[in-house]
Amino acid sequence: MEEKVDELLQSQAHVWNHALKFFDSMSLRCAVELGIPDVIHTHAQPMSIQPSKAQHLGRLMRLLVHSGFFDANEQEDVKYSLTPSSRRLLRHTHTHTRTTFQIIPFLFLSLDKATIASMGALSGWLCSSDQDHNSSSFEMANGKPMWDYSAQEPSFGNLFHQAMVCDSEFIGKIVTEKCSRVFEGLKSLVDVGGGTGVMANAIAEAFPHITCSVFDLPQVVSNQQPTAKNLSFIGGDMLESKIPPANAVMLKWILHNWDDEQSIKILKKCKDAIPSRAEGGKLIIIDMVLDNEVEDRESTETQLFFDVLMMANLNGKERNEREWKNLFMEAGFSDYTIVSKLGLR
Ligand SMILES: C[S@@+](CC[C@H](N)C(=O)[O-])C[C@H]1O[C@@H](n2cnc3c(N)ncnc32)[C@H](O)[C@@H]1O
Ligand SMILES: C/C=C/c1ccc(O)c(OC)c1
Repeated sequence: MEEKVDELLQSQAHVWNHALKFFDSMSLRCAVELGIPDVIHTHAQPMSIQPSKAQHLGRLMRLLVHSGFFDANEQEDVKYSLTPSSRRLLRHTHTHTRTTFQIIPFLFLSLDKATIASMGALSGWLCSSDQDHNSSSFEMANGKPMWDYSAQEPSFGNLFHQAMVCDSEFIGKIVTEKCSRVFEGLKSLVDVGGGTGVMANAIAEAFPHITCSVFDLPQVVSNQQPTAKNLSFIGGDMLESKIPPANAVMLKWILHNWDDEQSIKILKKCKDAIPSRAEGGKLIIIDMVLDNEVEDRESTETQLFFDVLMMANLNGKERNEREWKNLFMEAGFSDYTIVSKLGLR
């Protein structure tokens, strides 16, 4: 009986923890909305918090200190300091010494009402009978597929593209500095689903002899201006149009948006765009590999969060090595190499 009670209390606490887990997310969003990381960084006054409510801020901070976003120095005059995680949540991204790559748009995108509604509709979507592989929980909740919603609702669309821009600024720097061998011998590269072109621009600037192009939906690329002379934009649909030929195709954060059938279709089109391997053809994919060299519990959990996010928003998925290999073989590729240099991807 004693043991049983302990177990019941433990499971109650576990359910409570998960019932309230989104308070972790929402309190972080609240702190960033208030600009608290900037206030701590610049020692400025917090903006327009009602004096009568200032006392409550300490409680929000206590939770965020517990989650590792701030350090509390009880003895000192300056009570809080930033941690590496909250340094990524500063609105102005240049510190004195180096650029801090921002993650604020991803935080706001993940907690946007459309994303929350999409997750809220998941059980209904799973029980709904339609067989269309383009349907998603996101569409059920928000009335249109995510790409249309992104094009038509600027509040969501801007966050989406900003989130991708921030990530590509960061990953672009790592890839061009630490993975430069990948680009050896290439004369041209097309970044399929390359969005606003930040990744392609990083490659174009680091390797001026590579002619780079960005291939994305017409509504995404139509008002983009090339930022380097070896960079251009091409509008099209990666499932319908021919992908422009190049020595190499890049797919960064693309295939996790699509189910297996559509991913194979995209991969076949990419294969048609590049020469054979003997002639220097190459497909470069930046995405997660589940169960691959992930050491800690939090990283595994993060990958699983992404998987469910992709399921809800796009009917996409994160894949383990076996599932990736299956896609490659189905699309007619004969070999692949996995390089783990980008954290969870
Ligand atoms: C998750 S974002 C990744 C953007 C970029 N590769 C990056 O990592 O920053 C996916 C991109 O695919 C584009 N996309 C979606 N459907 C597409 C289609 N049918 N044809 C071409 N691009 C598409 C979107 O506009 C978006 O820019
Ligand atoms: C709410 C977030 C949506 C989202 C959609 C497509 C992606 O590829 C993605 O990558 C991180 C995030």
